[in-house]
Amino acid sequence: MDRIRITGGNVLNGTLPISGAKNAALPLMIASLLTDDTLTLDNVPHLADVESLIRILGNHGVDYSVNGRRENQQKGYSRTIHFTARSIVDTVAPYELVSKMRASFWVIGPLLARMGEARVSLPGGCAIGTRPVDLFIDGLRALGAEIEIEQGYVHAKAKNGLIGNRYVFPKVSVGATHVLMMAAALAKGETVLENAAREPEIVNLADCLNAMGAKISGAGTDTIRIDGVTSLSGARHRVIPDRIETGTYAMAVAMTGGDVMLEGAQADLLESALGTLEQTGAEITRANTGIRVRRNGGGINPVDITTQPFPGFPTDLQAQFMGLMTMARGRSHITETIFENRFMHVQELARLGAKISLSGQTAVVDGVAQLRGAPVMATDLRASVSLVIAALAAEGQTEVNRVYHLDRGFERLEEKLSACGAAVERISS
Ligand SMILES: CC(=O)N[C@H]1[C@@H](OP(=O)(O)OP(=O)(O)OC[C@H]2O[C@@H](n3ccc(=O)[nH]c3=O)[C@H](O)[C@@H]2O)O[C@H](CO)[C@@H](O)[C@@H]1O
Ligand SMILES: C=C(OP(=O)(O)O)C(=O)O
Repeated sequence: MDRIRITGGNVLNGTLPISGAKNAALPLMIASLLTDDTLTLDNVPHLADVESLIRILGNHGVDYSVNGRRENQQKGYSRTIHFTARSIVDTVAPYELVSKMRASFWVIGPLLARMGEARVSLPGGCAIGTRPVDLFIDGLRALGAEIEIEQGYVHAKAKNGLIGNRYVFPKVSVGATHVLMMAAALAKGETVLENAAREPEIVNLADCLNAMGAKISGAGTDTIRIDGVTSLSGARHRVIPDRIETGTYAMAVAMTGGDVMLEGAQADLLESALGTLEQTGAEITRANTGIRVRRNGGGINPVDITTQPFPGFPTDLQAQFMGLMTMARGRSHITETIFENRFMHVQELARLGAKISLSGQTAVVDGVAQLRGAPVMATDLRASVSLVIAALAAEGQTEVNRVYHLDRGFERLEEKLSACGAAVERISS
């Protein structure tokens, strides 16, 4: 199992390219199931989750090629991938494949809409809470699907097709909004989704579906209207830059000090996090080509945050922000409202000398003057990178174990950080 070894203390300087967003690429890839034509996606990040989804889609009959060729080039870099689901050969998504990744459950929407049936294993993903699928089931039922759960599988049927309807989400869900938008795109008549997720990844998917011939308006607001069409065509579409990767490296620079241009980053995708970083004392410059982050001297101010759906502070940056706060000049409060068990990084950060106590859904962080390197364990994707941020500023050496979590969502992390002056290496074993 690979490990990442970091020797802390170096400031970060230079240019760091931001990859395509994992959480945008995955639903876009799944949208390829909606058409027998080719969907070409540009800027697809080279990540373990993308590779897993390629295998899952292949099981349903989706053929793919990378830059017109089978994949064997430019390992580790964002790519253009062509996906073609000429015919769906299997409407079952098995446990062995779906249990690894939450987003793979989302194939249920397109399979049901196109084939009138889907049998999809209950999903896996980061162990950050119970993560039920009740909203998907209620929403698809509202579109006329018959759904049963048997032996760990959700079995959905709509033999005569889905029918548009109004559905009000009782709680904001990114995944359920993606799925209902895809399903409703091929339903008969109009669907109105209220209290829908407003995340940029929803807008990216809606734009792609519209390029494929769907009639969707309102994505990015809490009310999305979808006029169903009988079929969708192929299209070419670009994955947006990864706002979580952007925020992560911005926090790394705020932690170590230095001056880094996050090339290709888009500020409007993470204004809430950037505003918070400015309050900590980091200087943020929004440019057309990216975001410049600087902290030259001066300590880190403690800032309280509460995670919220977009446009609020993202839960996917909570762990990284906690990493930064471990060395703030005072006390901060970090409240997690999206997932009930997303504090697994607390005990690992403590190994580096962080002082954090938990009170319900709030972590109270008392900044320390210096962290010290230690062996730590990655527990989930974002938790693992919070350890990297802390280790970059810790005195001495830190080894982060179980980096397969990191590889799910961060493209060439050690290469990108090393190019900016960090002492980071991967130890393969
Ligand atoms: C692949 C991907 O894009 N993952 C992101 C997506 O996850 P994901 O789409 O799984 O997250 P959701 O927005 O659905 O979850 C939000 C909350 O709703 C709950 N819920 C969700 C569905 C449901 O049927 N019932 C229910 O109760 C969840 O348990 C959670 O408490 O959005 C999360 C919230 O921004 C991010 O942290 C994840 O990185
Ligand atoms: C929680 C995440 O991923 P997933 O939803 O796939 O578990 C994430 O991207 O931070």
